Amino acid sequence: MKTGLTIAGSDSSGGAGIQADLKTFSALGVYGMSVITAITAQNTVGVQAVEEVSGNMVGQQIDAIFQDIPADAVKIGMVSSANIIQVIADKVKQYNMKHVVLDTVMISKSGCHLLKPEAIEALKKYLIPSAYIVTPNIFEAEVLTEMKIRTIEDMQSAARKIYEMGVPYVVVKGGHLEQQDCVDILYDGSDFRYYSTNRIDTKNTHGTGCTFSAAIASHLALGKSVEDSIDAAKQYITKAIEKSLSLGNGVGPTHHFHEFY
Ligand SMILES: Nc1ncnc2c1ncn2[C@@H]1O[C@H](COP(=O)(O)OP(=O)(O)O)[C@@H](O)[C@H]1O
Ligand SMILES: Cc1ncc(COP(=O)(O)OP(=O)(O)O)c(N)n1
Repeated sequence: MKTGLTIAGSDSSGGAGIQADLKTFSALGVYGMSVITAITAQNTVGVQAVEEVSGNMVGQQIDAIFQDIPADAVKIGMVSSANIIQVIADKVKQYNMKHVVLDTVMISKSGCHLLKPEAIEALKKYLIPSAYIVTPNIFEAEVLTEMKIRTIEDMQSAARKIYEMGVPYVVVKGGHLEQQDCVDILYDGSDFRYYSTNRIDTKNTHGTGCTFSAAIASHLALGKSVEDSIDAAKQYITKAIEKSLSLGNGVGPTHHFHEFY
């Protein structure tokens, strides 16, 4: 069986973070493993509290996995601090981790900082260059590149700048671009590919970025190419949003169907 590892934060409401990633791995037929970087007290309305796990404990979780079970793909989500970033970047090198998909989580939809602002430089310097694919949303791409993004052309410029940070593949997600279609773009250093769907009219989009990046990692683990993995992940997230759940009083979660594989 193919294996996937998520290195991310816990979302107590189960819609984002580690929980979304493991549900995605499972739905796509990949054996899921986890390294927890932080615990959030969170629901569909917001994030009430965050407690970080120590860098040492993050490192020990990674050691426990890689000294026993190899991972066919690794998804990295909420990393919280510069210290944790440094530990993860060192471990990616030490274990020569393959198919590392970095979702550059910064702020939750409800506005909570899941990455300390002072850790952004460490993310750019250490973690982005150690990833295989990075998947920033519009806001994150703006922060990483210090530019405003309003059009597909802006997304392309941002992708070029992020590529220059030393990562082979950049996916800029267009879920937050103000236009009818949801267009994500892939840049590999020479060409662009476009992944487009109609925008689904729903408020229930909690965990979309987590689910999408975990689905990319799952398909890489299963042996697909980068282009096909993103295509399959786009189909997965689109169905998961179409069937999203009106749970709770705020932004409800995506739905994970085992019928996908
Ligand atoms: N309302 C929507 N309808 C269809 N696809 C969407 C919608 N919102 C987001 N997506 C897709 O979900 C994925 C996650 O994107 P996005 O929401 O931008 O990320 P994040 O959760 O990190 O902010 C992307 O493939 C994006 O195009
Ligand atoms: C623990 C944790 N990690 C990541 C997120 C962000 O999830 P994302 O899919 O980017 O979007 P929202 O959950 O903010 O809708 C999170 N909330 N919690």
